[in-house]
Amino acid sequence: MRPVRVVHLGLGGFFRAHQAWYTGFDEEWGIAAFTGRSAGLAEALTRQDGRYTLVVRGPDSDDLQVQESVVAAYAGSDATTWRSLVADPAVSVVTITMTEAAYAPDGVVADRLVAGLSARRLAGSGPIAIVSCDNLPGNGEVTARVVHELAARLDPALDEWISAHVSFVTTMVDRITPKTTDSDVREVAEADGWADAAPVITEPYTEWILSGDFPAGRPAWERGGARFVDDVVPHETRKLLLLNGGHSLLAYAGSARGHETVAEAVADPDCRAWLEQWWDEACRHVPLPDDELTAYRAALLERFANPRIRHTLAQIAADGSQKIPIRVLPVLRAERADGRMPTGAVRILAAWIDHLRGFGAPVSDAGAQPYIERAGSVREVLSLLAPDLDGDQDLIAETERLVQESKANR
Ligand SMILES: NC(=O)c1ccc[n+]([C@@H]2O[C@H](COP(=O)([O-])OP(=O)(O)OC[C@H]3O[C@@H](n4cnc5c(N)ncnc54)[C@H](O)[C@@H]3O)[C@@H](O)[C@H]2O)c1
Ligand SMILES: O=P(O)(O)OC[C@@H](O)[C@@H](O)[C@H](O)[C@H](O)CO
Repeated sequence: MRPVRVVHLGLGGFFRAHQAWYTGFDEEWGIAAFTGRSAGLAEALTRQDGRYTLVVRGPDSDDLQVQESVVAAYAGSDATTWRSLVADPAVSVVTITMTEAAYAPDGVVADRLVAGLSARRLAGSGPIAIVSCDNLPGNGEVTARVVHELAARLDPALDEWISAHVSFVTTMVDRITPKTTDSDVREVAEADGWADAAPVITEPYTEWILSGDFPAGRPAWERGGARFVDDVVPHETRKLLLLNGGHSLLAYAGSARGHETVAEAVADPDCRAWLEQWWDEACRHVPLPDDELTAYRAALLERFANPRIRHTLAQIAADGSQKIPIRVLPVLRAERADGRMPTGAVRILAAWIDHLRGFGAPVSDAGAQPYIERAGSVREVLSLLAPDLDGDQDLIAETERLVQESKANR
């Protein structure tokens, strides 16, 4: 069996389609993975020795690949095992996929990492790399900030030890991975011939771009195509604005038109035109050559249109209060500063406000309540979301116009 040398926090679908898949190419490295809290998935994986089927689903066919890099799985509530594994000198890397919301100051990411790193320091186990794989700009820097803030408050000596021993790696991650459904489980069991309780469906496309140090070594992720660069920012900006921003547009505007999945929404000529309009605006703010952006847009359209990937708009719509500031506001601000009215970006904001008012996908967002209370007034939403923009009368008028347009289109 592979030795445990990576610990993962956030044992969900994406981790199993992405980081675990890349680690699968290096047999010297095994992963111990922790769920957020509950035990169900950890128990299911433990019953099958960590093995699961990754269904790589193209537009015409499936490629079933049994994955073996996860050698142990635990409930996130198992704090004792978490601390002892992060403290283990054989462990050199911690990867994370806990969603954007988990990086709040004092949130679950800071809490778990500080507990684990404190145990590592006491054990004298030496340096380690922390690799955030969540859709956050500068995810390494954000992780470092929340960890240092908490550690400094709890124990300044621990904070110093973290500065000297812990590397925070920044990454751009990309592979569309919808939530596994019960019918996926049944279908995979039939195709596989064994009762896999934890399969994952993903697309063929995958990307992982990383920047940072691995002071105690790392798996040979480049064998799966991972790229190590000096600066992730251009790549992360491309992905967050074009893919994730495009997703958010379809999630709110597409679901309000009755669509359930990304493929259905992108087949709707209006939604498709809105997507292109958003991409035209967003591309002005991605520091990459035009031909690279054109190729990425073409590939994205094919990926979004894959009818065999059932990626629900409701899944993407979740946690909008965390996602809109990252995926849409940078373009909105930059365009307004340049004196333009970016109707594509404003449409995402308007569609999100419509969603907060109860149209389209249901609201599933722990941070939504203050926005729901203000959703009747565009200005009040803006004063909470982006106070620097709440005096922009033209922006408010354009947002109101698009909210009305959306009402007329329903
Ligand atoms: N699914 C994708 O296509 C995809 C692609 C790129 C990046 N990502 C990143 O990965 C993250 C996870 O995606 P996923 O599809 O694996 O989701 P998922 O729901 O399958 O898994 C997320 C894991 O994090 C845990 N978690 C989430 N919020 C938590 C909280 N506040 N407290 C405790 N535990 C919490 C969950 O319990 C689960 O173990 C996304 O939010 C995103 O940042 C996902
Ligand atoms: O995973 P989230 O909730 O951050 O965002 C939903 C989707 O936009 C996202 O999961 C994409 O599918 C993914 O980022 C593709 O790589």
